[in-house]
Amino acid sequence: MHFLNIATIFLITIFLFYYKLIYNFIRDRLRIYKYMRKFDGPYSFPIIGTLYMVNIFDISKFTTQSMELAQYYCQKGCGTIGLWLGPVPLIAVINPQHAKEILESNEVITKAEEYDILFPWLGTGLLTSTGSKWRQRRKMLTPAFHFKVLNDFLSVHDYQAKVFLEQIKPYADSGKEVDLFPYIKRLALDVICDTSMGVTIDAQNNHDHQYVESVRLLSEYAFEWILRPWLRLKPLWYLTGPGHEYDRHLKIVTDFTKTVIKEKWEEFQKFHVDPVVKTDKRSMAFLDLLLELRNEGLMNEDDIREEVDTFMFEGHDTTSASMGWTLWCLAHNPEFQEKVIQEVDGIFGTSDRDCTNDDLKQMKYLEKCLKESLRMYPSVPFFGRTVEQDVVINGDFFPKGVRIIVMPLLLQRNPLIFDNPNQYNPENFSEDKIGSRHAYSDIPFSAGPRNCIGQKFAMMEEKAVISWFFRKYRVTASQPFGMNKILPELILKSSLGFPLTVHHRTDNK
Ligand code: HEM
Repeated sequence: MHFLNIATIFLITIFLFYYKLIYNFIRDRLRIYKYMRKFDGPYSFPIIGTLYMVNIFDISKFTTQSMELAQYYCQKGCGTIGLWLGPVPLIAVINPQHAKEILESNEVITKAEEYDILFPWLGTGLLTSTGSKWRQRRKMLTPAFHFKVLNDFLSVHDYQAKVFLEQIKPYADSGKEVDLFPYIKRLALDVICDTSMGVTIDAQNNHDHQYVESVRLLSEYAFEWILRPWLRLKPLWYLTGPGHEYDRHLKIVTDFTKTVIKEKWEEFQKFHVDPVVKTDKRSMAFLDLLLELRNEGLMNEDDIREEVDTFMFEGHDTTSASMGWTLWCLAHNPEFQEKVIQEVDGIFGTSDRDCTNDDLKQMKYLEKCLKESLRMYPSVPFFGRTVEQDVVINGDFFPKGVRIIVMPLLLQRNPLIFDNPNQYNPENFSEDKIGSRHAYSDIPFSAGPRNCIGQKFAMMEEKAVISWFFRKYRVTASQPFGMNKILPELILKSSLGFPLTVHHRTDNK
């Protein structure tokens, strides 16, 4: 009895303290609920919403169930699905025209609150910022991806690709199966450090590099936070979730980038002698550009840190997933692999010369293969926006407070657009196929004002690395294609990694 009295007093106190907040929350949810009912979607229960449709404790099952659900609504011809992640209202976009209207809209450029978990890590860098800060940053950073800068990076892609070939040579000699994913990740990390930061960390020869593992875990924990809404309450995040581990790995990652920046800033101050001559920003690598902006008083130390962390993360995790999936798909489709090899031989013959930009342009078939694996396995499986003010897009009314989630993973497997969407077929990217479908049918790099700033960089890196790979090796897989399940964390992962057998090529001597 005594206990009940205390509990009642406690609850009443909480209510009195937070009644305004609770009142506003319920009022806003009821309003959103009214409009959400107009969208197609499964029945939603109070509190749990539509979570009963999926298993949020098993990511693999969650993915299969979400994909089946999406295919069901695609087949019905729906463009969007209204969902409730517990109390969180989501509108999933699954058709190209809706994606186009949303991504091209200048009214919904603010990222969804699901990105909040990234703030301690990426701050409000280019990926997570909004409004005038985002516009200003995008303008300032765009020169770092000018073709003049990208062309200079080709020698780095070449060099790191050759280190990668050396790393996997022992497996090619032994014929043993190896999970190529950690090798590809270290390669991609070395590439982004060398190109954008101008720093060599040699992760490929230093397998215990803690940064790679910590980024992997941060991305995994962040996805857990997104998927399980109760973890958004701090006490539950720390008591029942991976809160402490998240903080520990966050420190490892940010300490690493802080050290890189400090060293480069010291170097910059030592050698930067001519402030009178205006440097051409279109020929500066990323970190050099940031340091120049700091020197001009346009950025401070924290601004640089958040951009460096953003680019280090976006710049290596995305490309490594994409290259891994491409090798996995080609290992299971030897006829497509042979076509890539023929193309590569046609360009390089038996020579070991480095790649040129012209070579990259000639890799048309490889490009189709890369695009097809990004269609089936988009490195960024979903991205979201928050509706900050009521808005009408494509005739649909989106009330303030809902999250719009664009899902390349589901949209790019729409059976009304792609025949056999779950089958790997590079011919989906032949000119006539591309010409015959909506331009937003495949959007792995997003589109519109907030599209991926690193798209060209990524394609250059992937073409250089994969073409080097097939100059020397072939690849086969012993485990069935479908056994490697999709794990849609922040960046799309594979349940098995990429276990492949690498064979020396003997036909190109
Ligand atoms: C296969 C490789 C890649 C894929 C599939 C990819 C995909 C994407 C997607 C879908 C977005 C939009 C995300 C959103 O709206 O939340 C994005 C944004 C971004 N990407 Fe990439 N990306 C790749 C490689 C890269 C690389 C190599 C870099 C840097 C060197 C990079 C840097 C960024 C940045 C900074 C943004 C934020 C842009 C903005 O909001 O203005 N990405 N990327």
